[in-house]
Amino acid sequence: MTSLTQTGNWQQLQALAQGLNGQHMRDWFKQDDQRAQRYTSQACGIELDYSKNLINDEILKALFGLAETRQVSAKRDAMFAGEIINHTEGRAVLHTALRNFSGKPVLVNGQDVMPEVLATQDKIKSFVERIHSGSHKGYTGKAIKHIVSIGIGGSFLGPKIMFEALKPYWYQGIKLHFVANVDGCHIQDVLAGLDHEDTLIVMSSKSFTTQETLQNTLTAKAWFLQAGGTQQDIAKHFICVSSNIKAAVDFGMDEDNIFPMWDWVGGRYSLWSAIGLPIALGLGYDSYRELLDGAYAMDRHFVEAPVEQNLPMLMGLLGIWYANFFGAQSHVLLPYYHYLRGFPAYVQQLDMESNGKSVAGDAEQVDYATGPVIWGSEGTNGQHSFHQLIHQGQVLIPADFMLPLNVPNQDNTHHAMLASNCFGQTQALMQGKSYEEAYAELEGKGLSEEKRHSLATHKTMPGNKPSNTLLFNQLDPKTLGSLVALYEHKVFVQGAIWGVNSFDQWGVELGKVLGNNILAKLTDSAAELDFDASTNALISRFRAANQ
Ligand SMILES: O=P(O)(O)OC[C@H]1O[C@H](O)[C@H](O)[C@@H](O)[C@@H]1O
Repeated sequence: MTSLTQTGNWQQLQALAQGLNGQHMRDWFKQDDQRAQRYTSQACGIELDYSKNLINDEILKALFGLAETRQVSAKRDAMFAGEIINHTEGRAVLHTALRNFSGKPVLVNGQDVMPEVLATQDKIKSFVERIHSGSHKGYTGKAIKHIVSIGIGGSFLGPKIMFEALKPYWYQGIKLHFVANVDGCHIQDVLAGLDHEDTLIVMSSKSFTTQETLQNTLTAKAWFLQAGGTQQDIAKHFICVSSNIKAAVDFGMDEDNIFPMWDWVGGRYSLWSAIGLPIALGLGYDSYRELLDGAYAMDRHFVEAPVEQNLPMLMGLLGIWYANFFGAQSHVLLPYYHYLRGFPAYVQQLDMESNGKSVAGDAEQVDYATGPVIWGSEGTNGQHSFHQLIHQGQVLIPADFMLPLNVPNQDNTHHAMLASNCFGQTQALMQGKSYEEAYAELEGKGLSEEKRHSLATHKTMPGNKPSNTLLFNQLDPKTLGSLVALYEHKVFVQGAIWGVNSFDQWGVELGKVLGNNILAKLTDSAAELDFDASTNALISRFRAANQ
């Protein structure tokens, strides 16, 4: 494949970006009263208004051309078909099989994975029913009231953030707690408030080798035993989700208590596997199933919708437009919904771990920007802090605003204020405030000409800042499933265009290895330090403080 920057589409897009100099979105809206309508698309209950972007039909056509040249659709089909597209790890990428309700087989190396997927979903269903009905009891006969989910990365963010986002749908009578960090403060705080007799520990680790999760589970086990439980009682209080069944059994997990997953499920795509068990426990199986249904609906849309209406394609291509032709190094996510406040952190792992790469194809060092920094937090809070830089700073930060039109049991006054702020921000970013407008506002304030000019200059806002607005009627489980899958596929589209492998994470792996090497030296004060001088000094300081 020709290097990306040498393609005709790339060069055309470069010229189109330069051609926008001096143009303003504000004028485009004035000239075209159909702009919002033309640049709005919807699928799976999600409406995407992308009219406040630096685009016109010609630019969109060029972006669609780029997607075609980079064979995004063919790569997508290869993923869905179970081909080994994660070539550096020799694995298929099949989170979509986990929500495949088509009744059709999905083959990996000639083997249909669906029977195992469906059997695991049945296992989740019956386990949730046993916990909720109280038929699964703790060792002293108490029903389970608390679930402590232990896991990190994808084995933490998905379950925690999706559970939080669905607060109006929580199953009453079960409380969920999440522990990720190996910092002992976390697990200590969580366990301190719990009764071991009515607590279930769900340990989630695809690899069953992750230091944080292993240690936190050992600590929970010690807590359980210390509180009066015995080794035989553990099976009633500890279950796990892993693809490494042998390691789980060696660790002492009862084989019946292991929920399987497979190497073709990436960590950051794993909430659809049994890693989502805590969500099912916290919501009930039916709502959990709706979450999967929503993701399946978005999968179908991604595969079937023409590129002009295809939400993941549109969002992916818009991201490419800004990252590669406007130098945007970050992308901000702004959910205007308190329960969705964790979503930026979720997409942060999804996007940055997937496309934070600099090698394309087999071994080509790229000469273009790849995955941006993903960040953000709930609106309206950010408006009173970091939005300032988005409005008037020197860097271009494309934004995704998200808003549910209805929220169950919500006070209308609050909700209207929330919505007005969300829309007001997208408007302000788009139209800005001209020098003339700022100058006129200062009329009659008794300012000298010099002062008036100076203030008007400071109050001028360039506008022309791009944003998407995603609206949904209500953030129910199905819509949330679709929203998450939308971002998964957006990331896929971008990875396909950049030519990177979106499904490995060698940088993260290195961190794990180095951390373990250092741990061995930290705990053995006699061990010779043979790292670089800075690392040696840090270790010595730690040893001295912990003698
Ligand atoms: O589920 P585990 O094997 O414990 O892995 C937990 C996490 O580990 C690493 O940091 C990976 O980069 C993540 O993608 C993964 O989710």
